[in-house]
Amino acid sequence: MTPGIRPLVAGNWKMNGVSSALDELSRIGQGFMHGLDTQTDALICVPATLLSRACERIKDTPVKVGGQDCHAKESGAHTGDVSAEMLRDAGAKFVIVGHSERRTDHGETNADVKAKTEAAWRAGLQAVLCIGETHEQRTNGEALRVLSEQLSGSVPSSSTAHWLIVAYEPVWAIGTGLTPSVRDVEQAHAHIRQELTNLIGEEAAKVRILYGGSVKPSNARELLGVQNVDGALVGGASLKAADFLAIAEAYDALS
Ligand SMILES: O=C[C@H](O)COP(=O)(O)O
Repeated sequence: MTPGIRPLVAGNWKMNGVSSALDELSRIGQGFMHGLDTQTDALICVPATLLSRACERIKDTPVKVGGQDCHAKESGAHTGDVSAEMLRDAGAKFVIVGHSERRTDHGETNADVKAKTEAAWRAGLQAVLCIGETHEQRTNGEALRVLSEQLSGSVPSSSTAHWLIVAYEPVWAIGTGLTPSVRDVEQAHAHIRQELTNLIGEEAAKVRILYGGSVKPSNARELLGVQNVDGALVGGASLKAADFLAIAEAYDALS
């Protein structure tokens, strides 16, 4: 955590969830309404098909709803794509950009991610910009260099702490049950903070830097207690209200 920064615990449902999943979302909303001490902000990024109904379900709770990707353009002949404006129209307040699954499955480059980040802001959405090294890059000692490259290629120079959130997600930790050591997380997050400072100056001190990759109730306290870790981006464990709330509780306990 970083003194003065309000943490964010964000869920990414990925390509999971039909109407019945909204009951789980309601439980998350209720948990933040009644159970938790809520020293943290909460966000769930649902599939685009659920956005409107998700917003309706948790409109009276502190939990925000976001999208998982957006097209860089506002509208046009891009079959199957969704613009940031469409996400906002459906009720989103945030959008994930540059997730490694987008980079791998759709060949998204750092330049694409930068354009999507700017598209998010154009629509009034806060961007959760994901970066992270592969297992091979870490093994070859290239992790920090890769993070620098991703940041310099994708973070707009006009970024502010309100509009930009960075998520460090080692690709090899996503959905695998593997996590980096506390020391490696600390080193990566300190490096990201420094690189952000080089790119956007003093504003970097206030940018939230989330950790993502196999965050569970059992490891949340250890991972989220690391310096410069200002929250989590949670995949699998965000699909179960009890697990997501337990992760948020772990952060509350640290605050
Ligand atoms: O966006 C979320 C991440 O990819 C982490 O997913 P995971 O918690 O299932 O490892």
